Amino acid sequence: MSKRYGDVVAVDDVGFSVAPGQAYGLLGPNGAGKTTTISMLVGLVRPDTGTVRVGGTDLAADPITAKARIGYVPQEIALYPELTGRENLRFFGRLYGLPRRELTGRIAEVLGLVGLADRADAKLGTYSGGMKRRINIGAALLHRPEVLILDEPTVGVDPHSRKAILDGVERLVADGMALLYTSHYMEEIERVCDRAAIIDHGRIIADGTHQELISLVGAADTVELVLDGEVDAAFARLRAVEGVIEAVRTGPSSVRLIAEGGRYLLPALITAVEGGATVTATQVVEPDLEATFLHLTGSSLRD
Ligand SMILES: Nc1ncnc2c1ncn2[C@@H]1O[C@H](COP(=O)(O)OP(=O)(O)OP(=O)(O)O)[C@@H](O)[C@H]1O
Repeated sequence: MSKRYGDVVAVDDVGFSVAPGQAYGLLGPNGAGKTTTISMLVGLVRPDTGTVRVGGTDLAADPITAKARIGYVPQEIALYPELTGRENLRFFGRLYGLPRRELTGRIAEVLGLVGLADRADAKLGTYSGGMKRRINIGAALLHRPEVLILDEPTVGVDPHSRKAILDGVERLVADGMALLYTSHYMEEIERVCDRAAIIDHGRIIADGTHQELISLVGAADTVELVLDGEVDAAFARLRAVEGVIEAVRTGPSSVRLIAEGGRYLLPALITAVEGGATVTATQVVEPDLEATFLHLTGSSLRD
């Protein structure tokens, strides 16, 4: 789908699908088009081209059915400071039209899920920013959505709440939720998401699993080995291992290798050394998603 604002192409032919029990990440710097993409997915912005399908239902053709399947947590929702956490959730539940009797049980369930059962009856004004964010997430879950969309859910959140959010999200996905997750934090995407798209200037410039994305850097790792035994002969055998691009001696018993996918090559390297020498220490310096991002976009995610 695409969306243009005047001369600005906010979203340029972005497409992906997320299956039940899967988590998909969107990574991109400010202004990349993440919020516009999400706004189209939840029916707040109409795409110029393209369609959104939620569980087989076309959002434009049947918005009520499609939207009922989505739980959306924007960065900010107005909550009522004079009401307790439980009362805030009750308010949102009524807004969604959930029956009163069903709501009491649902509220208890989501409070457990976001780890706030013990603070549910304190006024929201006494909550930390992270606890408020957890109430927002709870509110989006009350109507049992099949798809959960989280926009930067841990920004400005304390470590305790961050852990509660990530744990809760992982449990939801394990129970079959389809999750769309945006974050600046690579380690969260790595932990939570099965696949991710890197989006820049409104376009998906790469997508895939964590390993697929990282391999785009060129996948050359630096591997350092400390050897014991017949080091010269072992060194010669190491140079010949497929995938090794460069090999240098860095000391009487240490070598440094540049290798394609070096972290996956370790078993082969250790085997190559065998018969005369042993490996006594290894260190792999590997690229991460941050490096991939930098490589592809020339910009940092944390600006
Ligand atoms: N309503 C609008 N009118 C005009 N231009 C817009 C509008 N909404 C977004 N844009 C432009 O579209 C581009 C993408 O914006 P968008 O907010 O989707 O990016 P983002 O990746 O969500 O960034 P952020 O993380 O800062 O929210 C930007 O250049 C932005 O200025």
